[in-house]
Amino acid sequence: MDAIEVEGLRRRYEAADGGTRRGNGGSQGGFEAVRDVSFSVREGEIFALLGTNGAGKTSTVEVLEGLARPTAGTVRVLGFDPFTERSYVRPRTGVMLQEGGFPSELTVEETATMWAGVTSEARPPREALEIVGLGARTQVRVKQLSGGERRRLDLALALIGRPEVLFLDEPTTGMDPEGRRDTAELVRQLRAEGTTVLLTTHYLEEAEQLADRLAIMQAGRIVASGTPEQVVAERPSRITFRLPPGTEARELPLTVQAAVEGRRVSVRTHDLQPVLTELLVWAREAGVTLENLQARSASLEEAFLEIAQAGNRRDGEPKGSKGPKGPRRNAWTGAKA
Ligand SMILES: Nc1ncnc2c1ncn2[C@@H]1O[C@H](COP(=O)(O)OP(=O)(O)OP(=O)(O)O)[C@@H](O)[C@H]1O
Repeated sequence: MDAIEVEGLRRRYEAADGGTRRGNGGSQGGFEAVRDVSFSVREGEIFALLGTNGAGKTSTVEVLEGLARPTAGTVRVLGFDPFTERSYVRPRTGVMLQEGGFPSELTVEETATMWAGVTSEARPPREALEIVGLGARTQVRVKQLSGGERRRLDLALALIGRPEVLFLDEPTTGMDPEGRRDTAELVRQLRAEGTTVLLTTHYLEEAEQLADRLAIMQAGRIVASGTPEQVVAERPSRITFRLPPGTEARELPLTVQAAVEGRRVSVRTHDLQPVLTELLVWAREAGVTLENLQARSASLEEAFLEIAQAGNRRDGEPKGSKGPKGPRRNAWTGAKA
């Protein structure tokens, strides 16, 4: 069964919300941040929503969390409408927001205890803190935590209600490599226990390693989706080497479509093995060595950058350009702070 179903989702910020951009997303004024997005997440799956800044990830996830009503389309979490049937959905989901907004004078343990107090069937606060590696920091005030430790606390609070569906909005931002690795391990462990995880992240390597499936958003739309392998497979592989001394680029085999910059040759191809073979046979017959030879499939990062750049060329917008935006949400109320 699908734990999350999104069908034809649209979300428009009206001019009154601060969305004053015209001519981008319709003629009625306001700004359409999510434009006909559809995807589903199976029970027990880790699904990553990727995209450049302002692509519409948070605007989508907020609807799934029941914090905002869709302008059009339907959304179901565990079979319910998260906005109109919030009371059925909320106790079974965990939400880790981009900024917790917790009272910074409280200690870590007091914060977790307070959160457990408003959560049904909560884990013991200490257990949640141990899970995220804050067991030794329980008496520290929230304001004294590092950025990465705060993210761990946010995660502990999201886990306190033993959620069936967990929303993680950029969970590892600000964490050191160890924190990122621990979080990835924890997310895998949660999946093994049957938890469904929807995650947004800017760390593409993390998404590549963690996600069962993913979708890349660009200007409010999904522009690529599938398993990480499927998304990457659509992109060309790359062969690079240095042009051997005494040879010219025009001497390279004709089937090898190469870009040459100085002596550095770069070949992009969807047929890595035959093109590489041809190149190696040519080098052997010419009696030359291809220095610094590297051949590799595209990474998710390369696929992502290519998709983002193509989108920017289409939109005529620089990378990361954003519309007007309200402040981040407050975890206590779920409202824009
Ligand atoms: N309250 C708001 N009023 C008007 N526009 C908004 C509002 N909130 C977000 N937007 C705009 O909607 C678009 C999508 O924003 P959103 O936060 O969903 O993107 P994102 O993909 O989560 O970005 P990031 O990676 O930076 O978190 C952006 O252009 C943003 O400026």
